Amino acid sequence: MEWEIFLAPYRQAVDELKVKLRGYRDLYEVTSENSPIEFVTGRVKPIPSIIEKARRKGMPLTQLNTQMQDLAGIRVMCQFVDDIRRVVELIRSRTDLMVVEERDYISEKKKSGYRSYHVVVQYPVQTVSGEKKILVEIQVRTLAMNFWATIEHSLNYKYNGKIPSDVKTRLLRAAEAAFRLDEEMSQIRDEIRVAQLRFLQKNADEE
Ligand SMILES: Nc1nc2c(ncn2[C@@H]2O[C@H](COP(=O)(O)OP(=O)(O)OP(=O)(O)O)[C@@H](O)[C@H]2O)c(=O)[nH]1
Ligand SMILES: Nc1ncnc2c1ncn2[C@@H]1O[C@H](COP(=O)(O)OP(=O)(O)OP(=O)(O)O)[C@@H](O)[C@H]1O
Repeated sequence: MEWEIFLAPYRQAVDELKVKLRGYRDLYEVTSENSPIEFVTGRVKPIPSIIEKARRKGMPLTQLNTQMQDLAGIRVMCQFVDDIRRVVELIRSRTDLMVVEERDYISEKKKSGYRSYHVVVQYPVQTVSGEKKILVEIQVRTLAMNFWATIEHSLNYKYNGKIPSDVKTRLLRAAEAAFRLDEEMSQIRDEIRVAQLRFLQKNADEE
């Protein structure tokens, strides 16, 4: 019950931000522009995972609100690597939250092969006892990065965090393959864009 009371504003923050970020899709549809957002998920960290992480990192449970940045988590999936930058700019430009930290695991992937762009924001929620500023971790990634991270996460779970080294090596190779797929898709999109521009230009010249 105490956990539920403590986590209530985090649930509220996740619910509100899911709605707000999903809203961009409709806004882009109106302007017929490509939405940089494919889909959005969110979760409040499960209690056993909070307790395990606090123990692992030596965080006192009384300091969770300031020290554990991912109690409230949002994930934004994009089609293309370029869209990630557009989403991060959308987040930075919002006036209903404040960016407190950014971690770029795309320019510099993690040792595991993990790639994503993380933005930690401070988001105010209105509770019955007044305004509470909540830390929310927003992970922005492509569909391919998400595919890899989801599988790696479940393997980690299966192996209790101790993935055998041959599996680790294969996961690293898979991460590179996912990144090459992202690069290939970006090139295809760029080529289509150039072809479309040429087509429009040709039509304009003929008129
Ligand atoms: N699947 C997967 N997810 C990762 C990996 N590294 C980070 N993440 C995700 O990103 C979150 C934040 O990671 P970091 O920015 O490294 O934060 P941290 O508090 O230093 O590290 P954690 O103890 O992993 O939370 C994690 O809670 C995961 O959801 C990884 O190697 N694989
Ligand atoms: N920012 C986020 N947005 C949406 N879902 C998330 C986010 N972070 C983690 N998740 C998902 O929530 C579920 C529970 O995650 P949990 O917090 O236990 O994992 P984790 O973030 O990898 O853990 P840890 O930070 O303790 O290493 C997993 O399926 C995970 O992929």
